[in-house]
Amino acid sequence: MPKQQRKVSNAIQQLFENKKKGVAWLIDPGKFDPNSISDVFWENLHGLELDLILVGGSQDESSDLGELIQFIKERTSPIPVVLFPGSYQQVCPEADAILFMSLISGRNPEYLISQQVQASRTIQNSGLEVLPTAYLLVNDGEICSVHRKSGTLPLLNEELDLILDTALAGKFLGMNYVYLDAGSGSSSSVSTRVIQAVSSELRLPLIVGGGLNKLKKIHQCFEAGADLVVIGNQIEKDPDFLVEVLNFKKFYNEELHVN
Ligand SMILES: CC(C)=CCC/C(C)=C/CC/C(C)=C/CC/C(C)=C/COP(=O)(O)OP(=O)(O)O
Ligand SMILES: O=P(O)(O)OC[C@@H](O)CO
Ligand SMILES: [Mg+2]
Repeated sequence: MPKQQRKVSNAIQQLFENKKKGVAWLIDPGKFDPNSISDVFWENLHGLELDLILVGGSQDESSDLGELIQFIKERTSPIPVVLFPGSYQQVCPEADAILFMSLISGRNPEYLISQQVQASRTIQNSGLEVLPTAYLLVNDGEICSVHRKSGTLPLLNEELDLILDTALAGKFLGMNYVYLDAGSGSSSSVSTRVIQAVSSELRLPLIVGGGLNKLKKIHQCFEAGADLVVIGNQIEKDPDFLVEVLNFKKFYNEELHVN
């Protein structure tokens, strides 16, 4: 089926312009166990306004990524499925879109441009919607899988000017989205001070993730200016957490912030 070319960017833009908050469920192909999710869970998801499903992992490519995406789509359509690739080998035409990221918090050319070059032809041939994304690893100095894989250090929450300059450079290079990631399973999230500053200076849709395992942390991200939060690990541990987060988001969007 031909893809709707701007389906995902339009959905994110709508959130951003309407000051509504979004939630993305990150499914890690290396860890996802289809048997851990009941049929009832998939059915209930339809009434809960999940904004996006991200699929990706820092571990190496699983050969049946296409099958996994088909499996997810059969149960969640029309929720967009977006690739969050750890490498060019995770480009998969079954998805709707790809976060076309450059790891600009680091200085490893492999993740600044080389992976992107290796992915481009496949993406061009796939018809995937491309979401040019400035990807910054930001935490309190914790080691995470992206750090291990890319060999780059995270920026520290306290390095506010450097974070802002880096994100601005991404904007000036034409990237349309900023993703501040504390890293999968991180205990120190991106600080609210950083989220606030990036949100107010950049004025681009802002994605925040990494270690968001409590409603309180998600609330803080929303209040600070995140447009879309990404949750992976905590849903792997407890799928009902996604339901809680989506109910909370609905309440936040409808009750607390009536325009
Ligand atoms: C644009 C293309 C094709 C590739 C981009 C390649 C880049 C720049 C990647 C950024 C660096 C990187 C390795 C990101 C990984 C992102 C990711 C999918 C993280 C999720 O990590 P998990 O795999 O959940 O971590 P755990 O292993 O801790 O579960
Ligand atoms: O798995 P968690 O800790 O929720 O992090 C999600 C994502 O931001 C990691 O790249
Ligand atoms: Mg993971």
